[in-house]
Amino acid sequence: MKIYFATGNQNKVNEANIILKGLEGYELEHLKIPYAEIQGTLEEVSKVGVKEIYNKIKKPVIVEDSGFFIESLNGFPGTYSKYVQETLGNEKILKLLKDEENRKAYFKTIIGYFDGIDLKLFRGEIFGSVSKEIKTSGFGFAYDSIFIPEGQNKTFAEMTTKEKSDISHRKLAFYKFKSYLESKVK
Ligand SMILES: O=c1nc[nH]c2c1ncn2[C@H]1C[C@H](O)[C@@H](COP(=O)(O)OP(=O)(O)OP(=O)(O)O)O1
Ligand SMILES: [Mg+2]
Repeated sequence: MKIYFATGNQNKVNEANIILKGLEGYELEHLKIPYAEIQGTLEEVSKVGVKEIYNKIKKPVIVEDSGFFIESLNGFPGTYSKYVQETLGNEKILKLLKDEENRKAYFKTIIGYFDGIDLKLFRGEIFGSVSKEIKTSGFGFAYDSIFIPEGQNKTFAEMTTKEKSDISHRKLAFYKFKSYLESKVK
């Protein structure tokens, strides 16, 4: 059965395909149509967004809303992560944290699924810290070059997409989604 993934972000699709590898009975198809991202929590954006897309295509669909939350900045950029990445960027985020001891941060992902009957949300989070400088080996995207997952000594952007997808917030959320789909097939 085909499930449509409505996103404008190819990186998310690439990572989702790695995480869902081996899932039987379902195929994820990238749908490049935008949806209104209301001002609200990741959960609210996903709930409203997935219903909007379902009403357009009347087929099983997922959306994914993610955010990067920095503890010493009271959770900023959080639900504004996209806008802040595009307007400030990682250099300026590091400037905001220049003399800050508390480097704690986390990524959070919410996947919203709707098939006309079941509306489900799947959450993934990964905790870690903001690096003191931009560190990349050319992998990843957006905040990856300034985020070091707990227990690691590399940023997400220094890890291959496969290494990142073994531990990321997206891995946790899609893994829960995969378990839900497998339970439906039985
Ligand atoms: O794994 C990640 N590693 C680093 N940064 C990330 C990640 N996941 C999301 N992000 C960034 C991208 C965007 O700047 C913001 C989320 O915005 P978000 O609306 O979820 O993504 P998007 O607008 O790029 O795609 P979509 O069309 O699915 O809404 O945080
Ligand atoms: Mg977005």
